[in-house]
Amino acid sequence: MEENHLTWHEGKVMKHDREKIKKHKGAVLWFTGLSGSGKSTISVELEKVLYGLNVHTYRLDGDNVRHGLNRDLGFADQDRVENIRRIGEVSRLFVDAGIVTLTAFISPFQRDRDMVRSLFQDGEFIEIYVKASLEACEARDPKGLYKKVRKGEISQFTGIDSPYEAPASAQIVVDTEKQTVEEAVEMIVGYLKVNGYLA
Ligand SMILES: Nc1ncnc2c1ncn2[C@@H]1O[C@H](COP(=O)(O)OS(=O)(=O)O)[C@@H](OP(=O)(O)O)[C@H]1O
Ligand SMILES: Nc1ncnc2c1ncn2[C@@H]1O[C@H](COP(=O)(O)OP(=O)(O)O)[C@@H](O)[C@H]1O
Repeated sequence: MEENHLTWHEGKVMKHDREKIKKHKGAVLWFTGLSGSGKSTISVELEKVLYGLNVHTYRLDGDNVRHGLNRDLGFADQDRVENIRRIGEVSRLFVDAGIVTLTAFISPFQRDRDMVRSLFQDGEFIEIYVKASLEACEARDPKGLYKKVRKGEISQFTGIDSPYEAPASAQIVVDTEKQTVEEAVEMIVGYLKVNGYLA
């Protein structure tokens, strides 16, 4: 491979300095689950609660990523791999800024989620599996996408004709067929408190 002639320029203000100002650690809360499982709904409500606790957050989801940075990507496996790679790198920058970053992407492949985890220091990557059966997601169909899939208008749809690999060892599992949004949020906030993420 050709040498790239790049030099890392070390700053004088470090992540722990930024965290000191914010009075909490940076981390990524990585939501994964089928379309309609509840990733967006829970992350939006969680962010509101964290804001109330004076936590500096930022949420990455389809609206600000697939419409902008990743507008060139579709839903073929390789596009999903690249989607998650870029989101992982962006999340790393946000966490380096000391921000509690919430990501809400299907992120269907275990290997890609593991790769993203490897970008972070121990404890900075918190994987949250938003669990709901395909049947439940299809019954909810909040955007009418499953209906379109069944009519043959969308292909390569996760859970139908594109795979979803459920996490083997997520830090948190919320079951949205059994837990309400409020219960899921409470569970995640509880995890953050018990594990020292919040001041
Ligand atoms: N083919 C196909 N498969 C899955 N999802 C589809 C597809 N086409 C469009 N959509 C809409 O795009 C959202 C998923 O984008 P992601 O970036 O989260 O997907 S991935 O992580 O790259 O797999 C997903 O959003 P959520 O419903 O919030 O999960 C859908 O609204
Ligand atoms: N316990 C629950 N947790 C999260 N969402 C739920 C729950 N019960 C029902 N829903 C509904 O399911 C849908 C989930 O959609 P959304 O949050 O967009 O999912 P995703 O981001 O995973 O595609 C919403 O219409 C939401 O109101």
